[in-house]
Amino acid sequence: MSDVAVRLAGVRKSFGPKTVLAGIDLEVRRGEFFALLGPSGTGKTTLLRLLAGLEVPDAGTVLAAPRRTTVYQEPRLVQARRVLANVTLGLPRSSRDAGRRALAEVGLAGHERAWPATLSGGEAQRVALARALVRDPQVLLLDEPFAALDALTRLQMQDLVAELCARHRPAVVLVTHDVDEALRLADRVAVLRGGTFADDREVGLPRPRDRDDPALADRRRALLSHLGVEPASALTPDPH
Ligand SMILES: Nc1ncnc2c1ncn2[C@@H]1O[C@H](COP(=O)(O)OP(=O)(O)OP(=O)(O)O)[C@@H](O)[C@H]1O
Repeated sequence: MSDVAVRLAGVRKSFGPKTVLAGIDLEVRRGEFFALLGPSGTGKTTLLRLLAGLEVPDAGTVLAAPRRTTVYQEPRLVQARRVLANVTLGLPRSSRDAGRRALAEVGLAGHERAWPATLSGGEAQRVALARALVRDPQVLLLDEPFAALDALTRLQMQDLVAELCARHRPAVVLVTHDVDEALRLADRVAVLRGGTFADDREVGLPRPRDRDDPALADRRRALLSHLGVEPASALTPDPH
């Protein structure tokens, strides 16, 4: 698959009479950060589940590098296991050092023996990230991983994920409802609507990205319009 870590070609998926994905083509390369936006119920999670191998397409092909892992909106920790055991869950005992390193990378050195119930929401999500990291994924699937966090923690986690992805360079597919999050993190942003990509393009702006960059504001407006939001009336102050 050369540099391509994820490839969908002509992928169709229906549930009963409802066509959710109506012919999706997508390639994500190693080291590329791809963000997927779309109104609720348009099939974003279905697309991630296809990539994770949890769904099969009705038609078309799904190819993804074998080492892939998903981080969900909720951390999904095993409450009866300590933090380090959660990170290395299902891995051999010899992975414990790698687990400690992954915890240090997410800023949780010293929390190895803590119980999940004692962690804040942000810390628990860091453990989920460490659990993904220790598996050295070629493909990292992020299903609204920050949606349940408070606004400040969300920004901190976005920075952490940007840093981790720049260092480890997996192919990333991020599903989010947050246009600013997509524009902050991704190399490329697509909008899924009506079963196909209504928009799919490179962000093309240097990092770190300045929220006040007019080019970013243009991209935000275009994406909101693809999402069916009229930014002119809803989000910008009246100039008069
Ligand atoms: N296993 C299933 N059986 C039947 N219908 C399903 C199944 N999985 C998903 N759907 C339907 O497919 C559509 C797309 O769901 P999906 O969860 O992929 O959307 P989404 O874009 O991720 O939504 P949200 O943004 O609200 O999370 C929805 O109408 C959903 O009800």
